[in-house]
Amino acid sequence: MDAVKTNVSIIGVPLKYGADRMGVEMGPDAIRSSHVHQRLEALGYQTQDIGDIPVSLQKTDTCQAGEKLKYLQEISSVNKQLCHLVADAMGQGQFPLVLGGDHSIAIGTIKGVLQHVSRLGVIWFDAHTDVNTAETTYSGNIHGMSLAVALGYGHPDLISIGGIDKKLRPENVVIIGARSIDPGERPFLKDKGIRVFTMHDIDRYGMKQVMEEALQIVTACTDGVHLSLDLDVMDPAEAPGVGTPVNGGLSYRESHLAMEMLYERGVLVSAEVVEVNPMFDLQNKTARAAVELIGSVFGERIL
Ligand SMILES: NC(=[NH2+])NCCC[C@H](N)C(=O)O
Ligand SMILES: [Mn+2]
Ligand SMILES: [Mn+2]
Repeated sequence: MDAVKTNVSIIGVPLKYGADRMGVEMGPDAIRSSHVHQRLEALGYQTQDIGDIPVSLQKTDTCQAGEKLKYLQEISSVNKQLCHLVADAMGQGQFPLVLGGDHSIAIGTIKGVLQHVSRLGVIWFDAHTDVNTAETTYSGNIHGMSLAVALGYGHPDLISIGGIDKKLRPENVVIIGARSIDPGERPFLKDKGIRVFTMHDIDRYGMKQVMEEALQIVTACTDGVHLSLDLDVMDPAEAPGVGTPVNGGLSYRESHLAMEMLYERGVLVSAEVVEVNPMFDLQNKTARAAVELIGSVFGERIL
């Protein structure tokens, strides 16, 4: 099955409210300016850019007494729109490629994909695991909660987006590259049985073996796979332009091998690239790395 479609629909989501540090709202433009369209067209895809979802510039802190989630209202409104746009693109037979923005946009992307693919596998590349809830979060930042929401755990305003019954099953999700897991996230991952391949696993077994196992998990009894790529999975030496960098990440080649193996498997139905923050970048290195990885996801090869 070659689930990668020939038409790619690019959706920009300049959302920053899920993260602490300013600048991630410039991610979609930095990725576009690094020639993502040309890269895909050179590979034979037709691209359609549906532009950016409008995000209000004015921060109105909607934290209510006793509630820990920062900017819940803005984030849920943007994710609702994103859910519709992703579902529409897929309804037209297109492959949605969502450019972030902070990682809270995974909520809208995944909820949109779930409208069409009910048994969805998710391969989540991240230094973090993003399974906090209001009970466990230290920061209150919703980008640290988006995977929990997609699994059906979190604030009612978020888990209801696209329908409360639309959610991932933990056995269809893998996380790769984790090296910063909050104490409250550990029992969540364990209780739900989510497979996490940490940097330790990658050091020990190599990316090839990790990807083989990960692909086995996300393709078992699923009808398609979504890629959620948080650029902070890469080592900060390769990708300095992220809001929450953590030392000891994926090398340039490990990241590409993972994306190449994902393409070879031919199971992807959607993808998102998030957390590129041009304010912290060095000579656009991170946005360029993002576009190069997108190239590998869509079939680019050295020879
Ligand atoms: N998508 C991300 N970069 N997430 C970082 C999350 C960091 C931390 N675990 C938190 O919940 O605040
Ligand atoms: Mn993340
Ligand atoms: Mn992260």
